[in-house]
Amino acid sequence: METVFISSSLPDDLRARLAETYRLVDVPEGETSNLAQYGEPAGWFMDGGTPVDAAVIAQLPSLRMVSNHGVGYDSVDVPAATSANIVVTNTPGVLDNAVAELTLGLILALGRGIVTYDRYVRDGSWERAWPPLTHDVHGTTLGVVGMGRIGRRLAEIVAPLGITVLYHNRSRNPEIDASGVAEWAEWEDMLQRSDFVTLHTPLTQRTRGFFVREDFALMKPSAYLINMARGAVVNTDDLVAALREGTIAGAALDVFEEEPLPVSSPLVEFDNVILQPHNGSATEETRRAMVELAIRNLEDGLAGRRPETPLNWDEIFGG
Ligand SMILES: O=C(O)C(=O)[C@@H](O)[C@H](O)[C@H](O)CO
Repeated sequence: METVFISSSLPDDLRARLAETYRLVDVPEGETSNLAQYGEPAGWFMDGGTPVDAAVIAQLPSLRMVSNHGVGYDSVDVPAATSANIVVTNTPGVLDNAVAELTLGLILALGRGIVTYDRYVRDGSWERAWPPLTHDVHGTTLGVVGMGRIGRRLAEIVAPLGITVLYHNRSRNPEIDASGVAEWAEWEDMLQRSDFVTLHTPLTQRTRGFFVREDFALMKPSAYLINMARGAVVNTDDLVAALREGTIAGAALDVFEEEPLPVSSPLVEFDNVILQPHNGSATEETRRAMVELAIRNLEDGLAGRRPETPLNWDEIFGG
């Protein structure tokens, strides 16, 4: 029976199914040293909390398959895995709805002050005065940074609200242009025209810390930033400065450079910031669908079949 390392949450029934075929070994999330103590794995079922870099790969010569439970795979060094003929997969598509719907929820919460006014009622402020008016969200402009599957689903679900969607990627997305769900805009133009700017770009060497002070300065002072991607795509010090200086109206953050976010973080002090605990895909239904896809990928990859959502199969086995 081949060994499979487990470093991500796995519902009992699906674990039992996997255990019929593989010897499952739990490896603590984030463990990167002395991995041989856990055995010689053929596969690894993991998520973003587990770094799989060249040093980790070098410890595991038997490893053939890394199945990432998540669409973002910034914790895996895919080129290093490819050089070691290790197949890597992720779980795109099955979480698009969940992430898009939370993003919409945050747009409405920011625009209509839902969290702020919940506090306003609870702290007795309403007993003293009616709150200031907010602004309509319908008729506003949303700028999507990283228009992929999630960005597209978001554009589709905000359209009935009469929200204009602009997008900016490294290159235009002809499918999106043809669909009309969103309009391409140059970087500066998108930041200057948007009432809400939402980040859905993967974390790569190019996008790490790419949203900086100059970008906040291009945004409207009445605009909001939403980060559903990875905390590290934004320069957090510049974000804190933009919030302190009133360069932007507020933010909604689902991801952070350090997770869980320490309550000592300066981000916690802002009333005009909504904080979420990396909840984008955190629903029973969506996480189940993600696990099921990750397991199918693992089983296919270990059986030498092309998985459903591979990241480097063609590089290893030829297209
Ligand atoms: O899919 C992603 O990229 C996510 O960020 C989340 O859906 C995952 O739950 C998270 O990666 C698990 O660590």
